[in-house]
Amino acid sequence: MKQYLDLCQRITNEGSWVNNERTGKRCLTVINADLTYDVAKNEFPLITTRKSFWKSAIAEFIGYIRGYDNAADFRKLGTSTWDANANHNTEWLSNPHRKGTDDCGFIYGKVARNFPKPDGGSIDLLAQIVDHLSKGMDNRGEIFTFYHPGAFHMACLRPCMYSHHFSLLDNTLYLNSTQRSCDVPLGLNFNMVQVYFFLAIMAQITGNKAGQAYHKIVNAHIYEDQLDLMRDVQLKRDPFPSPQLIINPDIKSLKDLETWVTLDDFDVEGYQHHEPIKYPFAV
Ligand SMILES: Nc1nc(=O)c2c([nH]1)NC[C@@H]1CN(c3ccc(C(=O)N[C@@H](CCC(=O)O)C(=O)O)cc3)CN21
Ligand SMILES: O=c1ccn([C@H]2C[C@H](O)[C@@H](COP(=O)(O)O)O2)c(=O)[nH]1
Repeated sequence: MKQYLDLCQRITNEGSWVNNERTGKRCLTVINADLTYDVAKNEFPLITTRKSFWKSAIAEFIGYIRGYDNAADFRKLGTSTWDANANHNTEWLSNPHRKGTDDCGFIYGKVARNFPKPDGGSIDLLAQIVDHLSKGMDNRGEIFTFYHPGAFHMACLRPCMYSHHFSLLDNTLYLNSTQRSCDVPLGLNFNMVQVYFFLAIMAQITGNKAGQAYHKIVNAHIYEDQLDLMRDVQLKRDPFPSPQLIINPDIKSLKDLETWVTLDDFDVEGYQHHEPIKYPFAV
């Protein structure tokens, strides 16, 4: 939590203003931030200086694991985070690749679970990584990537947190996640939960101990219409201790995640937080 608040403070103190053409808003921006989450100690990096809707973040990530490309499927799982990008972005609405209401196009897991091969066919990157890690193997390239520049024109948004690289060392599983662009008030609240969750659940389904997750952010920004709430409200509050994430131990395989898992399989213990803050969302 302290590392999150330090980043927010750094942006408000030292950030530079950048015009963002896609959203038509200015962003206060810094380049490079490195966050670490201790999954071994179960220090769940949940924001405490406002109420976090952490289940929505886990639902979004399970949607990526399942290869979802439709906002309605995300909603059924328990999150409406893709509604705006699928249905309220004028450029995407007139894109000939859009298949109708709620279609997000070739995004995130839809790409990574069907990664196109130049010589035809596709690869399921996640199935491959789960198979290797379950056998205690790390080929130094266990990378789950959503990044396919050749497919950007077929998606409502490019992936932000785009790469998750797993490593096994001394029977302990580590994760290095990379994010190219980060909406610190809204997106990061979710992305921290997702990086932590991804290492915890992958350790559980591959039978390894979880170690640390390292989260690299390149462009970290606060939108101009979010700044007052961050500086004058959220940053004035004192954080509480980290809660713990509880995951149903019956989740034992990728198939379990793909089929029966719901948000009821997750809980937090000891979550003390301040009042919610409603930040504006830039489409
Ligand atoms: N501008 C922008 N920021 C983002 O963080 C973002 C995008 N766009 N587009 C794609 C996804 C969608 N994400 C989102 C979308 C909405 C919320 C949001 O509204 N969060 C609220 C409450 C959510 C709830 O009740 O479930 C929050 O207070 O955190 C968060 C992340 C993250 N990503
Ligand atoms: O997981 C996510 C997804 C998106 N974001 C934010 C980062 C940016 O503010 C926008 C995406 O805009 P681009 O113009 O494509 O960079 O969404 C996030 O923080 N986390």
